[in-house]
This record gives sequence, structure tokens and C-alpha cells, in this order.
Amino acid sequence: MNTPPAIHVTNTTVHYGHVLALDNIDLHVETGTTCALLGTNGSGKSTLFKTILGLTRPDHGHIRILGHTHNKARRSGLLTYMPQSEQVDWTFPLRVRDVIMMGRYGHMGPRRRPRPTDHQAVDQALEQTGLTQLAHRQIGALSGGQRKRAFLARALTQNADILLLDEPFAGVDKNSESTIIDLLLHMRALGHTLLISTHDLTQVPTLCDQALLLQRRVIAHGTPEQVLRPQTLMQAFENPTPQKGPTWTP
Ligand SMILES: Nc1ncnc2c1ncn2[C@@H]1O[C@H](COP(=O)(O)OP(=O)(O)OP(=O)(O)O)[C@@H](O)[C@H]1O
Repeated sequence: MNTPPAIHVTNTTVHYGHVLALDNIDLHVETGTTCALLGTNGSGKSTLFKTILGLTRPDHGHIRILGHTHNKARRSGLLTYMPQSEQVDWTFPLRVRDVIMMGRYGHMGPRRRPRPTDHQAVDQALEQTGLTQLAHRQIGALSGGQRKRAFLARALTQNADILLLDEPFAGVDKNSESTIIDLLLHMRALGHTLLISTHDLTQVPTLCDQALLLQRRVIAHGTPEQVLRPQTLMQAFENPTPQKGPTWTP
């Protein structure tokens, strides 16, 4: 029997009130693929992640994760999500290790008592993200790049087949960026499926097998060489959503 696609989004439209965020999206990501999600600010990247996760309800459309509904996929731990920014009280006395352990909650019983396998998973994620020395530091005392690595470590401990990463390189220093790239290449080599939104086009050819260019609708989907053409990228600027913040120049 053929394996179903890791992510299969069909004919999916999302409005926030009168704002059209996604317009009839079709997306097919095979298992083991690393796909970049590209687009200007406000082009619908975060909305697409949230819709795949079932956190945002589409007006219409059909979403399957490895052949399952998002509820079943989430319950089965098939996918994990690293949001663009975390709603965290940075003054709360949580250590880096505690934050990463949260990724293991789905593997624990209702009392959330970590077992040796949970501690091992956290140790491994700390090492992979270069945070072992900072494990006992309060989360708010980390730099932006270190915080991003901690939340990536929390996602890794879930050991999900599919990782949805919203802007993993935004606001990180060069050191953190190179740690994150190495880690994502490692996950790719292990056969995980990754959907990564990024404004940094320079990473895409090395890191990704595919790229999807979004401007509420799909402008292009193919290999990085097919998508990263100036004339294709220009289409994303035909009618960009007015937004504050950085955009990129093709
Ligand atoms: N909760 C919301 N309520 C109303 N409008 C929203 C909401 N979330 C997003 N939008 C709007 O939907 C559109 C798509 O936003 P979205 O955040 O998905 O884009 P994005 O590509 O992730 O942008 P960025 O790169 O800035 O994060 C934008 O016009 C945005 O203003």
C-alpha cells in the first residue's frame, strides 16, 4: 500500500472576518521532504501552519496528516509545531530544562512525572541544540537565539514525524543559526518531514528539497531552483498585503 502524503491540504480557504488569509490552497508534501514556505509578511504562512494543526478553522477545505485528521494526528504525536513567537512570561522561574521537558508531556501519564526516557530525551535535545551548559538557567536569561534553540529542543523531544517550524531563523545570531541549520539537516537525513517558513532565501537551496511561494494563494511550488526565479518571486509582490516589518527583495 502507498504511504499517504505527510501533509495534504486541498482546496482550503481561510478568512479572518473580511480578511482573506488563504485562498484555495492545495499543498502536497511527501514523507521525508523538507519544504520551505516563502512569502511576504501577511502572505498567510502562519495561518497555513495553524490550519494544518487544526488551530484555525478553514471556511472550506480538506486536510490530512499522514492520512489522518489533524485531531488524530495531534493525539498520535505525528506532528509538532514551533510557533514564530512564544506567549511566555519571561520572568517566570522556569529553567531551560523545564521548558524542554514540556515537549515530553504527551509521552507521560496524567501526573506528568518524567521517567528516565523523558530525561534522556531532554538531555539529547539539550546537546543537539548546544544548550547543555545552559540547562539550569532561567529561560528569560537566554538570548533571542538561545531561546529559539530551547523551543526547537522542546519540539525535538516530541520525536514527531512531521515538524512545522514558523521562522526558526528570525532574530537569531549567526551561532544559533548555524546550530539550527545543522540540526534541521540532521532531521532531514533521519527522514523527518519538515515545513519551514523563512524570509531567508539563502538557506533554501541547501536545506530544502522543495519550496512553496505563498501570497494568500500558491504562486509556485517546486524545487528551490524552480521557485527562486526572479520572475516567480516578483509575482509575490504584485499585490502584497500591507504589513509592517521586514520583507525581502528578489
Ligand atoms: N487573528 C487574526 N485576526 C485577523 N486577521 C489576522 C489574524 N491573523 C492573521 N491575520 C491576517 O491574515 C493575513 C495572513 O497573516 P499571517 O500571519 O498568516 O501571515 P504570515 O505570512 O505568517 O505573516 P508574517 O510573515 O508577518 O508572520 C494577514 O493579512 C494578517 O493581518
